[in-house]
Amino acid sequence: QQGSVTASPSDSMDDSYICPVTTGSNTLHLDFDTGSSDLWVFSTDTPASEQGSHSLYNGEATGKLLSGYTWDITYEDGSGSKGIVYSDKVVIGPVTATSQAVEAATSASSGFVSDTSTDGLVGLAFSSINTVEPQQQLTFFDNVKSSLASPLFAAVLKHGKAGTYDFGYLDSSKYTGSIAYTAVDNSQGFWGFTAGATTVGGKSTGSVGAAIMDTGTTLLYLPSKVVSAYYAQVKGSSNSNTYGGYIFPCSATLPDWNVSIGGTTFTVTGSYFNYSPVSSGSSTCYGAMQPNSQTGGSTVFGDTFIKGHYIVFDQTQGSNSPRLGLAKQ
Ligand SMILES: COc1ccc(CN)cc1O
Repeated sequence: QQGSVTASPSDSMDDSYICPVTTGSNTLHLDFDTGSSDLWVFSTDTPASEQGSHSLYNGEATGKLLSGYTWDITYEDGSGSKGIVYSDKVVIGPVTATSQAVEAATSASSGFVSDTSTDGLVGLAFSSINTVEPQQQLTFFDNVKSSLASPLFAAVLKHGKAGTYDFGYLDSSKYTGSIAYTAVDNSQGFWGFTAGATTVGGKSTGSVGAAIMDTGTTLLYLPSKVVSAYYAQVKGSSNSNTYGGYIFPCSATLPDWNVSIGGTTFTVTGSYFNYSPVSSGSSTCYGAMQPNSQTGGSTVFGDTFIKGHYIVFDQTQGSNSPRLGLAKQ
């Protein structure tokens, strides 16, 4: 099997990208997250006080309860959820997992409850970091990859408009040039890779090093040396204690940022680094590139980098030799 599902920005800031997923017989809008490995959903097992206006998975109606199984996840930003586990059919585009662990939330943090755009997450990192106990469960990709035409999926996310996630095939109409491949270190359960030299305005701004490719993180978090060298080229920028990161006048001209990965140079267009005004109507804007001190020291290539690129999460060389493919859209 193979196929594509639409990935739409959850809001005007491209905070996240959500896709329609059928869990049992209900269609929910889920955030595909290559930085985690639990497929969890708001459900009829979620307290009514926390269901908000979410679409709900009904495990009692269509699933098989995995008796005594539980899950509990906390994300880098401190948000989280926990609950119980069913096995059920999950359909993404034309791709079906017949017995997917569907993790029904019995509680979720306030950010998820109030984020009406997102009914849960589809974890697409490695199953080694799935949180289900007493028996760890497989991700959607791990469940379907042997049935896919090719064991890979591609993220084709766009700024301010719908893109896709494609499972099982490469679509040459969705990228330009050739795909540059780079080895993945999955020892921590992530799509880890090494990024190299960076430049801004033709000037070297240092090397990045170990990083993870994470569709479930909004911004681009880099070593402080690289970040300070970037904002040195942004008039009026500063690293604000008040706002907890780099800010600049919303009218500032933001330069493009270039990074070498797999022997090829990739560019994030400058305007993508304007995340949003620090508060509604403000003329001060918050940067979409921030130091990795905000992410516990981890360098994270989030949606700010991913959108505008064609990123392949690839196990065609075997599950013990995962790799990332990158191309320009
Ligand atoms: C919508 O909120 C979230 C989405 C994805 C993650 C995982 N990176 C954490 C969140 O708090």
